Amino acid sequence: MLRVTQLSKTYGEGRNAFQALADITVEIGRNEFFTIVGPSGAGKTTLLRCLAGLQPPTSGTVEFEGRVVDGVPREFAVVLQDYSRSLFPWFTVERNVALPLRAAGVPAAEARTRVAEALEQVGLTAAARKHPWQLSGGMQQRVAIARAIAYRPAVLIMDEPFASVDAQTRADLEDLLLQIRNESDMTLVFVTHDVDEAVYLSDRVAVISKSPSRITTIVDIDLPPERDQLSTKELPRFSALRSQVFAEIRDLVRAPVAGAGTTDQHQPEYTI
Ligand SMILES: Nc1ncnc2c1ncn2[C@@H]1O[C@H](COP(=O)(O)OP(=O)(O)OP(=O)(O)O)[C@@H](O)[C@H]1O
Repeated sequence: MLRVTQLSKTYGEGRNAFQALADITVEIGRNEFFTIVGPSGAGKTTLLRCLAGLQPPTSGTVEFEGRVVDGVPREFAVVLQDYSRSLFPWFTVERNVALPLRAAGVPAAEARTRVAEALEQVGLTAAARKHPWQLSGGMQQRVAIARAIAYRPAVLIMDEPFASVDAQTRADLEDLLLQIRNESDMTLVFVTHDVDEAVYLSDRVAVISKSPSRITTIVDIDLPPERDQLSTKELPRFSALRSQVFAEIRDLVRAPVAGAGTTDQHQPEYTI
């Protein structure tokens, strides 16, 4: 469904040029839950933005169902890290969630139903008539998630969408994504810093290196398809996969930075 071919991204020019991504090639299938993990600053957001058509690659291509992506396809929804900037402060929560539906020409009655359902799914029914600035950061993030869910995209791209919600809400939202994925043929491309979350949610986890970023490993998550927050995480196979992904990232964080000529003692710690 999504094909990335020899994708590279360089920011700036000349002496200020910085190559963030190098030669990324990967295919992501329909209905797949594909997660990208890697050290801080590796280029995960850059890769997602290129995948989503939010910024052009310097070279290489992204294709969606055989068409080159050169802007955000209407079949995509994107939930960025900076969720608060994606909400319109002068519109109510329900209006914010309804906006893409109205733009896509969904009839008003159906749009109202979808908005109400999505707000219920993220636990925000009571906040429907509030404005984003009246909500906490975690609630605003859930509004952005509700908007994406209500849109029912073919491809949902999410950049650390649960970073500022509490643990129980995070678990509930993770399960909501799995449920939606199982009930539709939605494809999910997801970035997280949380290795447990990556293993729990995904069909495959891609580990990317930094400076410049390449896919170093893709781990097949061969857990039973029905996931459960308690029983899945108690499986010996879950622990083995978690350790494998964690070790891959730890090795990257400890490895010398390419081109630096010396081991960088001040690499950021990777936390789980
Ligand atoms: N607009 C930009 N101009 C110049 N450099 C940029 C720009 N955006 C990102 N970078 C650089 O590209 C590299 C990758 O950044 P990116 O945000 O994609 O990493 P990340 O893996 O998502 O980081 P984090 O895990 O901290 O969210 C970083 O070194 C960053 O400084």
